[in-house]
Amino acid sequence: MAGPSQTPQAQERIGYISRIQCFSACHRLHSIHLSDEENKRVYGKCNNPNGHGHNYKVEVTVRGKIDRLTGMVMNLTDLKKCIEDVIMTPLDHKNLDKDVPYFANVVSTTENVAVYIWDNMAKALPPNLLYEIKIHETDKNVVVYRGE
Ligand SMILES: Nc1nc2c(c(=O)[nH]1)N=C([C@H](O)[C@H](O)COP(=O)(O)OP(=O)(O)OP(=O)(O)O)CN2
Ligand SMILES: [Zn+2]
Repeated sequence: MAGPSQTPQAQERIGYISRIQCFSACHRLHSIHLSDEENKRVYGKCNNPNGHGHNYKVEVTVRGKIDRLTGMVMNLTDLKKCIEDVIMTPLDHKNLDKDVPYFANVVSTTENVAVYIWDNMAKALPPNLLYEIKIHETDKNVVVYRGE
């Protein structure tokens, strides 16, 4: 615990830093575990075989010690590179269900998109740094995943 005589630098501080990235993709909500009728009932218009698109906004947040020497939790330039590799290259301007093998058997709900991004971001970042993936699927629909 830092006492009054200690400088702020002597105390370990935890910071949260985020980077926002938008990507565009199309998809269809359809579960291979449900019949066509059940799919229609559960997903409604989002089960339309023609699919539909979203401009997703993803907020990637990392949590960690603010390094005393660098003043950073991590370099945001490195986070930008991870986001490029994990989000933009595989997902931007893609048909999630057809172009991303992960979604061949997994419904492309925003919850599952968040899990996909979490799992791959966790592999790309230093251990125990990833804190939260938040996805704005539309202006009104927002999903948060914290790896639980
Ligand atoms: N739990 C979830 N429910 C739904 C998801 C999802 O990912 N997780 N996704 C959809 C649809 O894909 C789509 O996002 C719904 O879009 P829409 O209804 O058009 O979006 P809004 O509610 O923002 O539109 P308004 O009609 O303007 O209200 C459905 N459910
Ligand atoms: Zn959708």
